[in-house]
Order: sequence, then structure tokens, then C-alpha cells
Amino acid sequence: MAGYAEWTPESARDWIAVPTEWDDKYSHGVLGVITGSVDYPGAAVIGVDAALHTGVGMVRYLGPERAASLVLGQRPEAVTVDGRVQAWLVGSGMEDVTDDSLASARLWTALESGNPLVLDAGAIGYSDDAEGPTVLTPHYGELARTLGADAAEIAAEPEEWAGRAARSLDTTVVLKGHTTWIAGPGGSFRVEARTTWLATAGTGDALGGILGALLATHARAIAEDDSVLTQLAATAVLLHGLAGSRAGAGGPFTVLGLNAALPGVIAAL
Ligand SMILES: NC(=O)C1=CN([C@@H]2O[C@H](COP(=O)(O)OP(=O)(O)OC[C@H]3O[C@@H](n4cnc5c(N)ncnc54)[C@H](OP(=O)(O)O)[C@@H]3O)[C@@H](O)[C@H]2O)[C@@H](O)CC1
Ligand SMILES: Nc1ncnc2c1ncn2[C@@H]1O[C@H](COP(=O)(O)OP(=O)(O)O)[C@@H](O)[C@H]1O
Repeated sequence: MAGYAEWTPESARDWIAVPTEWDDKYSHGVLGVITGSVDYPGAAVIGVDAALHTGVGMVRYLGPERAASLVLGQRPEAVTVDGRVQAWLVGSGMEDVTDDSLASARLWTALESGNPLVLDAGAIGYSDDAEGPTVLTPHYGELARTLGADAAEIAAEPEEWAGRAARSLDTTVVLKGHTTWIAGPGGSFRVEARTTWLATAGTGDALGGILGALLATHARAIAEDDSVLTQLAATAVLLHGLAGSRAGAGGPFTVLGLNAALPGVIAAL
């Protein structure tokens, strides 16, 4: 644990971009989202819903038709056409990107855009191809696959592996678990979950959306100094944990319930 500072609500509050009276939907940040698949359309709905509850100028969702129509059913403010984007969230619910030529083309557009990126789930292995500054959000199994390591070894020393992965992949790494270890050029931080009820399918997809929104709303700060990605990643993990805890009040919650608790958590910060 040595070397990892605890990331607290006091540390996180400086990393929320509140729109100013001069802002509009474009200047406050547009997040492009390439997530979901025929098998996992729900991941797309969850991530978009999380991003919009975190506060962002616009979310552009670019994914399979059924997922796009489910996204619009849940969040009609999402835009489903191509256009200007300041940051990307890619990979949640996209297991084999090479199986789908449109998904693959979209993934490469994001990787080559030079914009900040969150690479989750099926996109984690593409970090070497990203031209922009990148945050990876693996669980132990995904990090094991990416590094060709053993998940049990990672589980035994996650803080060590998070740091090693961040150095060798030259990115910020968010290694998820009950304690989430965040390592990158901006420092090393840890966030212990406030509730173990977070251990449920789809909560990682929500974290991707929260983090994507923070990247899009800080695009200018990232352009000046991309090491701030590490602090933004720690802030996303903290918001995610606080929202789960608020949503369940000590008990279980749905992932959309976690998302719905985000505005209150942000207001309280
Ligand atoms: N509604 C939706 O659309 C949803 C869509 N989702 C999306 O589905 C996609 C696939 O997700 P997935 O859960 O099926 O497989 P994945 O997470 O790749 O795990 C593969 C294997 O890794 C291992 N493993 C080791 N450590 C682990 C750990 N800490 N946590 C978890 N696993 C760990 C473990 O193998 P074991 O160690 O048990 O042999 C496990 O079987 C993904 O893109 C996701 O975004 C989900 O979010 C759910 C809601
Ligand atoms: N035992 C636990 N206690 C608290 N949080 C947990 C626990 N297990 C997992 N989490 C959190 O739940 C989320 C699960 O994400 P992930 O494994 O990607 O699942 P999914 O792909 O189903 O969304 C992560 O944010 C992780 O930190």
C-alpha cells in the first residue's frame, strides 16, 4: 500500500467541472461512446446513462442499431450521429471487436483521434494503438489477459501490478476491485469501496461512463498536462463508490439507481 495516497472527497471536489455562465453544450465537453454489442447492448445503456448523470455537454453514442435504440429509450438526450468529440469511452460490452467491421472501424477512429480515451473491457488490449492519453479500466482478469500474467498473482498484489502496468503500458491504470488501485503519470491513489454491493454485473460499465464524462469536461486541462488523467480517474472511482453507497443506503441497488444517485453525490462534493 506504500506510495498509494487515499483519494478522498476533499481531493475529488477540485476535479468536477461545473459549467460557467459562458459555457454551452460544446464547450462543456462532448463524450463519444463506442460501447455495447449485439450480445451486450445493456453495457451501452449503462455507460451513457452514467455519463449524463455525471454532467457533460453532450454524449454521442455510436454503436449497433439495437443498442442505440435502447440507449435512446433510456436517455433521449443522447445523440446517435457522428460529429465533434472531445474524449472517448470505448469497449464496455464489446468482447471481440474484430468480429464486427463497423465496431472495429469506430474503435480505430477513436484510437487515432488523439483525444483522451477510456479503454474498458474489449478495448483494453488496444492501449498501444491509442494516439491520445489513455486510461485503462481492467478488473484482475482483464489485466491478466492484457499482460499475459496470472489473475491470482494480480489479486495477491494488486497495488504492485497496477503500478507495473501503468509504467509498462505508459498509461493510467484503474485496477478495479474492493479497493481500486489507480496508477499513472499523475501519481498513485487508492479508493476503498464504501459498499461491497458494488460487486454486481454492470457497475464497471457505469464507472466507464463516469470517467468518460470527467475526461470530456476536462479536455482543455488534459491538453495542457495529460498527467491529470490520473486524478480524474481517481475522482471517477470515488464518485462511483459514493453513488453506490448512497443508492443502496447500505443495501443493494440497481446500476441505474447508482447512476441516478450521481447528481446528489456531485452536489454534496
Ligand atoms: N448488461 C450488459 O450488457 C453487461 C455487459 N457486461 C459486459 O460484458 C462483457 C463480458 O463481461 P463478463 O463478465 O462476461 O466477462 P469478463 O468481465 O471479461 O470476465 C471474464 C473472466 O475473467 C475472469 N476474472 C478474473 N478476475 C475477475 C474479476 N475481478 N472480475 C470478473 N472476472 C474476473 C473470470 O474468469 P474465472 O476467473 O472465473 O475463470 C471471468 O469469467 C464485458 O464487455 C462487460 O463490459 C457486463 O458488464 C455485465 C453487464
Ligand atoms: N467486493 C467488492 N467490493 C466493492 N466493489 C467491488 C467489489 N468487486 C468489484 N467491485 C467494483 O465493481 C465494479 C465491477 O466492474 P467490472 O468487473 O468491470 O464488472 P462489469 O463488467 O460487470 O461491469 C468495479 O468498479 C469494482 O471496483
